[in-house]
Amino acid sequence: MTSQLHDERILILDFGSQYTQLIARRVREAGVYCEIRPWDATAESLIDFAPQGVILSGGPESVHFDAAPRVTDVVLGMAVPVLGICYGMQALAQQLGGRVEPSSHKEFGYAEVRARGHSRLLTDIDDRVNAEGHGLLDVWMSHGDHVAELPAGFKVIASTPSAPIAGIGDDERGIYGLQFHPEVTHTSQGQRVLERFVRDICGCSGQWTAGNIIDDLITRVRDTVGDEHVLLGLSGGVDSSVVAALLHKAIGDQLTCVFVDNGLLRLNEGNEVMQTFAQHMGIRVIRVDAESRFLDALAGEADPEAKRKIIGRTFIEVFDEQASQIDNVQWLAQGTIYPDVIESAGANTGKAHVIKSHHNVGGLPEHMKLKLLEPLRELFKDEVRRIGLELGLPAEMINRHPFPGPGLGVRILGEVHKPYADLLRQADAIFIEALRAEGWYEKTSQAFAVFLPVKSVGVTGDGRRYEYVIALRAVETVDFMTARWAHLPHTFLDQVSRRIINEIDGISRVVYDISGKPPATIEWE
Ligand SMILES: Nc1ncnc2c1ncn2[C@@H]1O[C@H](COP(=O)(O)OP(=O)(O)OP(=O)(O)O)[C@@H](O)[C@H]1O
Ligand SMILES: O=c1[nH]c(=O)c2[nH+]cn([C@@H]3O[C@H](COP(=O)(O)O)[C@@H](O)[C@H]3O)c2[nH]1
Ligand SMILES: NC(=O)CC[C@H](N)C(=O)O
Ligand SMILES: [Mg+2]
Repeated sequence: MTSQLHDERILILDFGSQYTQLIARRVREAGVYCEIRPWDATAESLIDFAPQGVILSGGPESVHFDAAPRVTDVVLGMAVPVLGICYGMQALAQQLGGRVEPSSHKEFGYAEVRARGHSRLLTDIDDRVNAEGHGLLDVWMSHGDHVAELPAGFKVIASTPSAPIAGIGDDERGIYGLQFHPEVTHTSQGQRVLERFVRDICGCSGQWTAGNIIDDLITRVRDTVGDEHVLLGLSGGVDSSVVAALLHKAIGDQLTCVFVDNGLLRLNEGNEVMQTFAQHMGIRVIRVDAESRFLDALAGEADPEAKRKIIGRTFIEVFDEQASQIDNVQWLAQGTIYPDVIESAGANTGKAHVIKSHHNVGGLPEHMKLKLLEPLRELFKDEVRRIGLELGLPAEMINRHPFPGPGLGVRILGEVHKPYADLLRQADAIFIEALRAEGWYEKTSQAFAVFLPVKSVGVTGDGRRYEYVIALRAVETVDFMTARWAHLPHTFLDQVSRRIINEIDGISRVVYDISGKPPATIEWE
């Protein structure tokens, strides 16, 4: 927290909601910087953060459990506005002397809420007005408990037939609670409600815009780096490309990019990256051919987590070697973004399960020679994309689907072999080309082929074929935390399947992955 742009900030305390990240993205969209901390973060860290306001997320627990998460006294003692959402409201209500009960009618999904009592939070925010002049809001609910009795000093600010206390407020102290979720898009006025809270009630002016963020990042990078040299791991993906453009602008010649061809890239990826950056943007990029090094390191390893760790470690070895060949390199820059950090937080605090170690965060070795420079560490993907466009990167680069650093290494199930990677590259290229040609690339968030090392029998031209299987994966998602499998047309899948089997000798069968996240993940390993 070193810059003026961070002077205005909102603290979001996470009580385990599926939507905590959405709250943060919405607050950012309102032009205000915010950070997410666990509900039981230490008092010092919260006081140190010194927010202008606090939002308490929803959560799966019930306030009646003995060990139920609590709103720490520090938050209530800060004398700044507080907004509790769902569990956050229930916890506030109970701790401030109200009562929370299990409902006989659980509410999941759409509800029509009546705004009442002219609170500062909801006044003049409505979807329609009823005959008595009360504002009505279309909202989204997801709860089993409800507030049955108000704490002292509060009034009801919203109600539904099954939850008469669907919102509470104390305008004087600036403490509010909403049983519904303003952060989800199904709550049509949700953005306005959150904006009302962070701008009008907390008094933040909304400086967090792409232009301001860039100026701020440039100043901070210059202050941090001084006259030292920076090595950037450039993958050609959205995040590291934006870092390249940003650092080029901030420190010019003090930047060298290293693009590692680890043998696990998509077809022609290497040439495309070199063309865009080295030729068109005049950025210094070293291409390191490390295919055999990565494949040798992976040889015989079938375990997904072990493979991820090997890949992460080998990346760092390559970066270290390159750094030692350039004068005065002290920094390793990476395109790490906020969701990478949040997802890995579980791994650091031991609170959440480690689902998989993303190579650039959880996969880093303990001892590193270079200091890490991660200018996008506080930003969400949509913010990174906006900044990239503002910095002049081509839209087609900014709108690329993400590609994980371990690449085909986690899309070839089990042991990685070069012939498998070659087959997978061809199948993936056919799939992506077809998606682009049929207008589906933009409509999906991420799509790729997966190599299954099992053989199945086929018949082609009266001959028997006994070859491998390719799975196609395409998902729609906003934040990659949850995803829906893309409902691609059957005719389209048919066309892709036939092309893959006809054009690639080593493949005898194609299947389509119809698993959501959760319960599956986007990548297969
Ligand atoms: N082949 C590579 N060569 C050099 N660095 C890489 C390579 N692959 C990944 N990295 C480094 O690891 C970081 C994380 O990878 P990640 O895939 O999350 O981001 P990205 O490739 O920049 O963007 P995207 O999420 O759009 O793919 C990158 O930002 C980059 O610094
Ligand atoms: O840079 C990365 N390094 C990794 O190790 C990694 N693992 C998964 N991903 C990407 O993260 C998103 C969510 O993936 P999962 O649902 O498979 O966890 C998807 O977009 C995945 O492609 C990674 N990106
Ligand atoms: N979404 C939530 O925060 C739910 C809160 C609480 N677990 C309930 O069922 O009421
Ligand atoms: Mg990538």
